[in-house]
Amino acid sequence: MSKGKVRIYELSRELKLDNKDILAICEALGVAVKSHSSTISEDDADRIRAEARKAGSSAKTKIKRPVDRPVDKAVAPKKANEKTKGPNRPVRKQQILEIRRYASPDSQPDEPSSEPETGQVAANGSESDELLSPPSRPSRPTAPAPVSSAAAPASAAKPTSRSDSDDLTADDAPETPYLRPKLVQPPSRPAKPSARRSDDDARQIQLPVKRRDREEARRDSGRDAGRDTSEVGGAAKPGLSPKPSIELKRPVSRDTIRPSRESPRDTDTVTDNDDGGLSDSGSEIADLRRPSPRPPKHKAREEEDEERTESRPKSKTSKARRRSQVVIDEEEDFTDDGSGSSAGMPQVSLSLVRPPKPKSQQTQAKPAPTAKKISPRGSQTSRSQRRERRQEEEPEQPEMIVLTGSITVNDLADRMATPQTEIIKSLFFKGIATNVNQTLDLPTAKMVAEEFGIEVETTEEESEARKVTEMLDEADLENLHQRPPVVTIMGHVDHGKTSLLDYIRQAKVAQGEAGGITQHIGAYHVDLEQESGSRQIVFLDTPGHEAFTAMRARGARVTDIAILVVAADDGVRPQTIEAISHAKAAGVPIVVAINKIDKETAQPDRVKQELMEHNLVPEEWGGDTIMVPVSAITGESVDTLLEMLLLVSEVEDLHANPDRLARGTVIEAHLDKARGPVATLLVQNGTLNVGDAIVAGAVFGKVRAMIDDRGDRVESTLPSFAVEVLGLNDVPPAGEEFEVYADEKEARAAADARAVEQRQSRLQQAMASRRVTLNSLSAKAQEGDLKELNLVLKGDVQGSLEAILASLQQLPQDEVQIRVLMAAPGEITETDVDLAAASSAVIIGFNTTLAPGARQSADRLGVDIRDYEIIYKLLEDIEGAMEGLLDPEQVEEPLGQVEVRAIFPARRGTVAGCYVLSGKVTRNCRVRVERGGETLYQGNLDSLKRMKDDVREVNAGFECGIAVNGFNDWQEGDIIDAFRLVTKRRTLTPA
Ligand SMILES: Nc1nc2c(ncn2[C@@H]2O[C@H](COP(=O)(O)OP(=O)(O)OP(=O)(O)O)[C@@H](O)[C@H]2O)c(=O)[nH]1
Repeated sequence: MSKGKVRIYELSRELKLDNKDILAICEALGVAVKSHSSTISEDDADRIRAEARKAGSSAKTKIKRPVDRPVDKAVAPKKANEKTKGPNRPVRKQQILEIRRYASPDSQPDEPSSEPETGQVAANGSESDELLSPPSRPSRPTAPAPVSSAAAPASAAKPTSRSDSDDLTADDAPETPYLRPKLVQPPSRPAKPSARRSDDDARQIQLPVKRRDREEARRDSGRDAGRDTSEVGGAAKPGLSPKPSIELKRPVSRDTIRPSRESPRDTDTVTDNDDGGLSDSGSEIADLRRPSPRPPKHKAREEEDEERTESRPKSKTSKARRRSQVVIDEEEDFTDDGSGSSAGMPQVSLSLVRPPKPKSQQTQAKPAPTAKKISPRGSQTSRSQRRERRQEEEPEQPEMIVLTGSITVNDLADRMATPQTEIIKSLFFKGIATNVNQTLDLPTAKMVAEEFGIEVETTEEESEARKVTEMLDEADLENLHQRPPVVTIMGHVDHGKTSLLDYIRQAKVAQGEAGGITQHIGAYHVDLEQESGSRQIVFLDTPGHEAFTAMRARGARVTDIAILVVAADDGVRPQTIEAISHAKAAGVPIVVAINKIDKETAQPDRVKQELMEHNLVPEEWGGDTIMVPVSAITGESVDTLLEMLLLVSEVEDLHANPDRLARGTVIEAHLDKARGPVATLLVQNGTLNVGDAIVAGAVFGKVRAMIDDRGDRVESTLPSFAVEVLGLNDVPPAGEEFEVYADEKEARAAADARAVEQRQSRLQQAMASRRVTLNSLSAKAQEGDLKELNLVLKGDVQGSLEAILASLQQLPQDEVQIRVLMAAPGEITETDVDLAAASSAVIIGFNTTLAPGARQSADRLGVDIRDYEIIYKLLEDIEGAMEGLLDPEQVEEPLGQVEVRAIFPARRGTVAGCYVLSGKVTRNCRVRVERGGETLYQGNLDSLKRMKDDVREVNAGFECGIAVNGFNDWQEGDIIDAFRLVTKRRTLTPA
């Protein structure tokens, strides 16, 4: 029952009244109800309660009258007299009508005699249904009357109910054949569901009465009179007592069933009598319900029922009966109500005729066995229940989730509150076959979530330059030692970064570089002698060219102080600003070196002013940024700069614990032909020793040898120092953190686990991107305007490759797509050539060499291998190659202008007599005819004549005759633009 709603039968139980009483009160109070199973509001219930209390037990009796009276009238004149005192006459009429309708051959003679009106109905015979229904309607208005007529004595009702019951019991056995058709009362059953119409209600109320009337009539005829009387005697009082439905109905039915096992029908009727005395309506139905195997409270009944069933002959009929009982059992309203039903046969028909039960009731129907028996309905119900339950259980999909990194399909499904299968399906359609335990990298997970309409917030989008963890554990705090600052030099290209470091190191690094550009990170340390002793500063030489943005960012990740080199003669440039952003993002202090002050054009103050626009205010101007004007060539003020660096490092309070296993960052790594993988590692905490088991990402290694920045072999490396490490089993990616493990096995396992994870992630990513690319490309390919340039990229070091890849991404790829099939450090091998040959790729080598046999293989397979030492050249060539793939475009090239001065009719159309104003006009050139600024025609010039001769071209200042197929509408003054179409090679960036 829904909240705030009360069923009539619940109320009747509560008030220990009969359903009919409550229905009568409802009518009296004008509460619209249809049956005992109808629901009413709590307010109406209160009103009814109040009314019931007010009326008291006597009122209850009176309330019963409207229903009882007709029965009395019909069957026993004595009772009818009593009822005539009450105001409920119209009800009697209905009841009589019904009696007629259901009259058995036995009862027919009685019924007509009981009420004159019935005569008409009886005459109609089979139409009794239609005839019965209408009269039942008018009965309603009269129903309230009994409530108000409190004067009716309780005793009047009591005998009535008793006699009803008696009749039922008495005539049961002999009358069965006739009762069957009667009890199949369609109108009475539809009345049960609360959704039925009001006339159905009327029938429902009347049905038991009719029956009673009939039974009474039979009893009057003398059948089983003694038994009736005895049973009624027991049931009559409780029937009028205020607790029929709860206390008496069920227990009594059980008791009454037992003694009458031999005669099931009798049993039923006895039960009816008991109930009937209480609620004279529907005692038969009440009986049907009792055997219900479902509700636990009815267990005892079930047992009895089983017994009873066993006692009956096991026939098809009994089976059917049982089946029908099961169905009926579902309808709790009937059961609880205790309103009529009788022996087995009628039950069958009742169940068949019964209208579909309201959902709310269906869901109350319980135990599995019953559900099985009534499979169609039961399965539907359970299915819908399951669906509802599932819906309730399914958590709502979030609008937004936060992802911090790789995540398994399972976890993602949980976060998204989405079935795993849905996610797997979605990935499958993208060409990624996964299972629930597979790990998705962040971009893939994000893509999936977004496809399901869930926003994704990632915490990974922080600047790459953000300073990595301090690399210090709590345990280190007790053993901290000061460490040298790690300084990154940043700045715009050619502002003198390398020169400055070179001066500091007293070595000429810049001169040895190809193209004069620093192409990969170097890490160097310098010793500074101070009064307090020797101090060190470690420099990371990061290049300033924009192609190396990623590398510079990585430099800032491990740096403690940033030196911003700004050329005094050039000022703040784009990469200067970019460097400031990186340093600020990393949260490292900036020391500005205003370089090239030895130059005449140097304007250090202008540089300071420009820097102020970027919130770097010099100390001398009241700010907190140290700015030192220096010259990398003359060395002027370089010492001051170094002092400032030490000063800042002291303020920064840089410490590490050298007495622990090392950890730090891979600055650079490459594959050396002779030495194998070589990695430049910056130790950020602990001490790195030869023989250490090291793990960098998925790369495992045992430190075989260490070479410091001066080319010396060292046995151990302290915090803040960088060394080249040999002994790794692969080239670790630059920027990867490394860690030394105490146990080699453990280190290997950690590396292996990461390798598996990375491989999966990479595969998925590759498949996803390829799929996406193919998808997006296919459309363009169909249009014929898509080209691909496949590349195999080999470089000296990882950093160079990243720089090249970043630069390639900058190239416009709307029409020509660059696909880098492979980018790896190392020399170009035959395998690379095979890959390139298989995919029509070009091999790009950067600062690398060819392995033996690679050149021959490339020649044989027709693979193009390009070597580069300077990134500019590489990019230029790739751009050229991409442009070469572009379809050439046709461009108009103007020839001259011609004016029409006369028109001559010709054999075919007209000829324009023209004068060439400028340039020239040629045969078969393209022409555009213009008049008043409007283009009238565009096409080919078909005939060009001078005098009467065909000519190839006519120059400015001469007259000519022009004919154009398809245009004859010449007018004097028309201008003809002569031009030709030329094919031009296109560039990637439109001019
Ligand atoms: N006059 C003068 N020239 C300098 C000074 N510093 C550098 N240069 C010159 O400027 C040019 C570029 O110097 P680099 O040190 O290669 O500049 P960079 O910033 O390292 O350049 P990239 O490595 O390409 O980023 C070289 O020709 C240097 O000789 C200086 O203090 N004074």
